[in-house]
Amino acid sequence: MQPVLNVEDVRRVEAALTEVGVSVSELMHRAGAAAASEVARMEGADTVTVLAGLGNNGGDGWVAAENLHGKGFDVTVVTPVEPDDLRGDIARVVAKSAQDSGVKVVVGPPRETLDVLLMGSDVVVDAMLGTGFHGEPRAPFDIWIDSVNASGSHVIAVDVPSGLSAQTGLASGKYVVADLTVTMLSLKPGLLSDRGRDACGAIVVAPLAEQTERLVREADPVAWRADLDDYVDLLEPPSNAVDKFTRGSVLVVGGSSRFPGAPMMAAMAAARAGAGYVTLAVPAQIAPIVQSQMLEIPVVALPCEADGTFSLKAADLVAELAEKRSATLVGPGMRVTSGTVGIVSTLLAGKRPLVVDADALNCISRLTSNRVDDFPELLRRDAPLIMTPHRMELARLVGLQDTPPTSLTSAMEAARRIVWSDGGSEVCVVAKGSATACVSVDVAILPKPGPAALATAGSGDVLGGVIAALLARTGVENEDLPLLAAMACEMHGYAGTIAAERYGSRGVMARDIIDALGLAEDAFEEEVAFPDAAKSGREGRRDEGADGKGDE
Ligand SMILES: NC(=O)C1=CN([C@@H]2O[C@H](COP(=O)(O)OP(=O)(O)OC[C@H]3O[C@@H](n4cnc5c(N)ncnc54)[C@H](OP(=O)(O)O)[C@@H]3O)[C@@H](O)[C@H]2O)[C@@H](O)CC1
Ligand SMILES: Nc1ncnc2c1ncn2[C@@H]1O[C@H](COP(=O)(O)OP(=O)(O)O)[C@@H](O)[C@H]1O
Ligand SMILES: [K+]
Repeated sequence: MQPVLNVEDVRRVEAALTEVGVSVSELMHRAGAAAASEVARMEGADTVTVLAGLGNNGGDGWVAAENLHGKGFDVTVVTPVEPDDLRGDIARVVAKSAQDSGVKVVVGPPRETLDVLLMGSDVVVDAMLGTGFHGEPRAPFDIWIDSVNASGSHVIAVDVPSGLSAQTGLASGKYVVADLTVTMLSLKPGLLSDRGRDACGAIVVAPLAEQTERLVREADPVAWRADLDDYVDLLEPPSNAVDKFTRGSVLVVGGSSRFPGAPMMAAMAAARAGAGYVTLAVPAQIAPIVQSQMLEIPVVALPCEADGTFSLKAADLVAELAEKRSATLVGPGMRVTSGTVGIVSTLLAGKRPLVVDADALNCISRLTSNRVDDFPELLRRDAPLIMTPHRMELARLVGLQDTPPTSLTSAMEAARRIVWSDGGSEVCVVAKGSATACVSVDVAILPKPGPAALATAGSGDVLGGVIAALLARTGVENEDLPLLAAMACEMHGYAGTIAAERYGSRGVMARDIIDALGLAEDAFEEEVAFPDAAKSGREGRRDEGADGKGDE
């Protein structure tokens, strides 16, 4: 797994490095060299333009320029001011050194000149704005960013694509869309989430010093990015000595006359994800229509109200069914009523592994008046509990419904409030979004996100079914729940990729993700078992770049 550090913690590591004798100037030289070596690796590249900003990110760019000039590249640096006029001492020194070495320097060019220069460059190095960036890019960088993105040249971003917040992954104005980002010391959350996924391209981490790995670990990473080989221990060895029950039994509880489809999708997803026996419990009013759609999955009709939602009488029956299953998923399509709130609290009090999704999460919000973190007794149980909120459901759980999390880091903070209030390793919150975090008291794991094709109604129901199936199939320790959930997210993502190949990136519906799950799991397991084969020869489904373009 690769550590992900908040930007303020990266600065602490930088300070710690200076304390062990690696100066900021030395770090800048190594950062520039790291960026230069990525340029030099590009086959056929000859003409390079470096866009340098006014701070240390610009400093890295000047170092890279001098380094590449020394290697024989045709290098031009574009800068808003003369090297002599740079305010930062270290950046000024490296800029003057680059200029003295013979690097061409263009100061504050008009847009047309810049456009011609960038279009004629094999590689553009973006060293305008780094981790010191805040707000919206001001002139001239706003215009330079446009010019970079219009150039069609190969773009390598230094540390972070300019205009992107390395912390939040948000961009309030223009931002560079890079092919590759060389980031210093460690991954940062914004590179892996939200706009970061569009902006970074592949990501290379440059450690810059041998002490970095230790110092980064000591800086308490905010999350860990999972690599394929992290999942090896979770895979079960294939065996023929199984029957449908030993392959895991899943109960799905959900549905209402308004939403009969959601629990059906969750149940089918659980079956496609390898659970041997899936049972679906729905309100009696919709049971006949649901059963007519389900050939393999028995449907249990439970007491319901006239409006087609579960009645309170269903709670004990659900608890009885759940006792006999390896895992239960509750929530898809079931609405928030006194009946469904009763079912959720009865299941929470039970002793079997439980996945709480969709309206069952909203039931918990109702039960706790949007303060689940003030009612940890509700979650206090020994058996695994995996909650799968998207950002709005997460916000409702912790009283942020008026200001829901807008970034991966704020979603992780909200998820942490929940798991820390309980304090036990048996609770895991899967904070879903375009980037997802699987958070427990021990760790936050970031699975590699799937394609945007997953952003389709019902996709979350499918994920709930996959998580329930994996929970039912594999008897993991509580400490491994975040990794198990992350693996489910990755399989969901693989299925999204396969479905997008079949139906087009905009054509995928949740049912297509379900149908692709079995093949997705096989492909995923093969790539975990034989990562080298997946990388060479065959196209791996899990490209390692942030945007799926290359190696991290
Ligand atoms: N961590 C490490 O170990 C290492 C870090 N290193 C490198 O240092 C970088 C961080 O450097 P940094 O702190 O100097 O900040 P940086 O990103 O250059 O930006 C500051 C400049 O941008 C300006 N500016 C800000 N917002 C703006 C806006 N909206 N629009 C326009 N301008 C704006 C700001 O102006 P001000 O706000 O002060 O007016 C100031 O002039 C880091 O990303 C990495 O590349 C390596 O060298 C060594 C190892
Ligand atoms: N842009 C995206 N890229 C990758 N995955 C996404 C994206 N948007 C959503 N997802 C994933 O799709 C699923 C959507 O879940 P959810 O919002 O609960 O959908 P629904 O309620 O319609 O079932 C989550 O697993 C989420 O991580
Ligand atoms: K940059």
